[in-house]
Amino acid sequence: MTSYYPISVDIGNKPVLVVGGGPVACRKVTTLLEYGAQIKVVSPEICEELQALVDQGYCSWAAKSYTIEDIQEEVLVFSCTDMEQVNEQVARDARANFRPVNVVDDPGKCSFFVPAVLRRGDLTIAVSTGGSSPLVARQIRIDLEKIYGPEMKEYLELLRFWRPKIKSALVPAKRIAFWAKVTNGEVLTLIKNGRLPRAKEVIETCFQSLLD
Ligand SMILES: C[C@@]1(CC(=O)O)c2cc3[nH]c(cc4nc(cc5[nH]c(cc(n2)[C@H]1CCC(=O)O)[C@@](C)(CC(=O)O)[C@@H]5CCC(=O)O)C(CC(=O)O)=C4CCC(=O)O)c(CCC(=O)O)c3CC(=O)O
Ligand SMILES: NC(=O)C1=CN([C@@H]2O[C@H](COP(=O)(O)OP(=O)(O)OC[C@H]3O[C@@H](n4cnc5c(N)ncnc54)[C@H](O)[C@@H]3O)[C@@H](O)[C@H]2O)C=CC1
Repeated sequence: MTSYYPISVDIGNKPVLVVGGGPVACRKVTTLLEYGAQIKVVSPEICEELQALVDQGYCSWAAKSYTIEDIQEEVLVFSCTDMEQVNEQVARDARANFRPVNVVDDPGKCSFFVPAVLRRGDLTIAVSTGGSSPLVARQIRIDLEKIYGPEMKEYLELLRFWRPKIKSALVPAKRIAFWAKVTNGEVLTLIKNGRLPRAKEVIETCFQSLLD
């Protein structure tokens, strides 16, 4: 069994091809749009939700059956049709063109999978079962949503703000002490309870106590 290497890829303003226009294609397109991809959908017909995205100019649509010429400079290719032969053809063409390809009806034909994703500001948690059970990936994502709530966004924004400051103001041993203190749960709990100003105070006090 192949194991897949997880990475985070920048697809902002990059061309992505989606073959097929049903609900599954639409789910992939919706996620891809969140990351700023330039999407071309190729499909004789598309569902209402995708039509709305096309009408609003979020992606383009070529109303035709897939042919090899549809693969141009795309950084990712998704084959989302209900036709096994078409999906197989897209997979073969994409691989021949060295394009990473995702085939929705057959994990064995994918060179990459789409994980179930939880985002909280700068935090991204991606869950993959390597094709064994997308439903379990989804359930784990839902479980994680309960553990990592919206407070993670403000929490990470705060830590991001302090990072360069700590790097330049404290020696390594004190940096470790600083990060241990501000990530020990107290600051996060304060933010969770709507007490952001107090959380900021705790961090400031910790910083002051470590200055020479
Ligand atoms: C291999 C993979 C390829 C790929 O698409 O990348 C793939 C393949 C297949 N999915 C199928 C079915 C379903 N997929 C979902 C949902 C998701 N599927 C996603 C990913 C992946 N699906 C990749 C593996 C990821 C991994 O294993 O970790 C998620 C995580 C991401 C996303 O698509 O955005 C998203 C959840 C997002 C979220 O909620 O967070 C649901 C549930 C639902 O729709 O509610 C069902 C119905 C229930 C069921 O059947 O389990 C079928 C059978 C089709 C049939 O029987 O006709 C195949 C084909 C096969 O397995 O043969
Ligand atoms: N990977 C995943 O997450 C999941 C995958 N699936 C699989 O995904 C497949 C697609 O699911 P749905 O979107 O519900 O199917 P659907 O039947 O609603 O849509 C299929 C789309 O493919 C298009 N199409 C057909 N022939 C084409 C061609 N030659 N060129 C370009 N486009 C073509 C159709 O016009 C239609 O828009 C299903 O067959 C199922 O096996 C189902 C659920 C989840």
